[in-house]
Amino acid sequence: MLFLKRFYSKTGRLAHISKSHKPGDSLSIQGWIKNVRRLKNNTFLDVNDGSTSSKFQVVVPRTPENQHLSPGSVISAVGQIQVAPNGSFELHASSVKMLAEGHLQEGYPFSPKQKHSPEYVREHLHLRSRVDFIAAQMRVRHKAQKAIHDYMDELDFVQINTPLITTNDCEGAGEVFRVQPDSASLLKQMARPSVPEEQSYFDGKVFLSVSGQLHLEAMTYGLGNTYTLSPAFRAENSKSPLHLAEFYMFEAELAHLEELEKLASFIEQMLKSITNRLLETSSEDLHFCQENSNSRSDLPWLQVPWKIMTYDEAVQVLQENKDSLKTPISLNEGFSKDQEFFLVAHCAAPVFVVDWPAQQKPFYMKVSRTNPNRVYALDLLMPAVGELCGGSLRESDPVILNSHPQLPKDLSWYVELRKYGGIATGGFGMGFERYLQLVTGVKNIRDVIPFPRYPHSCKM
Ligand SMILES: NC(=O)C[C@H](N)C(=O)O
Repeated sequence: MLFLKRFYSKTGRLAHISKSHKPGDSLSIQGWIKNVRRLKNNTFLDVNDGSTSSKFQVVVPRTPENQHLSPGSVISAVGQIQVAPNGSFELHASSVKMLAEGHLQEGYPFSPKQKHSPEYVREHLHLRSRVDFIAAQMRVRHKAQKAIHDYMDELDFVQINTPLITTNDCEGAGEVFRVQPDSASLLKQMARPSVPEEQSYFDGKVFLSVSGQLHLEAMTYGLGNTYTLSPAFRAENSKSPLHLAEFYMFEAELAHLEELEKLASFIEQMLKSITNRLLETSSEDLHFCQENSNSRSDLPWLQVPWKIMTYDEAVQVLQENKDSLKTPISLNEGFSKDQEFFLVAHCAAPVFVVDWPAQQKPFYMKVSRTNPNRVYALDLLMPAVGELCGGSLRESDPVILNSHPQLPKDLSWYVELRKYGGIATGGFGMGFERYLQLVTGVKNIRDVIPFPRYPHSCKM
């Protein structure tokens, strides 16, 4: 075991060489050749192994055996680290082995030196990890997940793997995908007289989860604070650059939470903290993504206190400025994107809109005891993406919950949670890809998830 570890660590990942090595060290690396320059005595290779957005230079003697090294090929190289004239480390290779040919002339869609549009790159999903900005995005995505898990762990939240197959439509918006076996013979074999045949696997209709919230609540009633970072699915016919049919949602449920302001403050601190962690671990990749999407890199919302305004105040601001808005204000549904952006610009900071009309929000939200037309709900509006988080205090009174006209019939278990040692809880959900768009400046949500699913497209 020890021997294996030492052997493995001999091949360095390019991202760590400058931190873990010094000039004169011998080193073995592996990677894809991104560019080749042949000078009189030496050939200079730009090599990348997927661990960083910078290229690493490998210098090899210009010999007939090295003549076949070309962009796209995979090599392993062994040699000594030296300092290049520009001050960065480079590898002077004593031996270079070709591990695989690139075959770039035979239909490879990307040219190593050209910058391709995200739309074009997206047409070749299976190959796009070789494109620098996608690789950078994926590393940021990984580090952002780690930052969330570390942060929540430090605060003693318990991570719950909420189910992806469920009987409930938490949001009650009818945006669920149905799940059933594809095999007709299996359905027939499992059929029962009282159950429609297509439902015979689970003895009822089941869906892909739109939110893990209700399951988190069930766990919070025994464990205290919980969270999940899980896939969620929405069957919406939206082509917008901010929507996906399959996305990841970071959801937390806080025990003994009585005030909406405390939830807003939790979200603000959490977002600032995980973003600062990300700036520490991934600044090179973040800047690479921001530059690639022509976005600003200073994230000014990290430095300012965020605002809170009530729904009524927000509507008033919009009404006073209706001539500057692209869409009319509707009191029956939430704000449009341009209205959300207007409110953020008006506040010159991210803003929590709180105290929403009950009829616009789902059954589980706590009704105001002074105004039954309002619920203790919040939407967090951010620059560039608009709504990033939605959350609420949960209705903890079983009598009020039971009398809600939209309470789904099969949620008696949810009401029962309140009966046996019920507590006050509240929580939120954050679209994880929208968060990535916010910090990297990437315009289309399809480019911050490895394999995007959206209307008319489920490739691979
Ligand atoms: N956990 C949450 O509060 C998120 C909420 N259920 C939503 O999907 O918006």
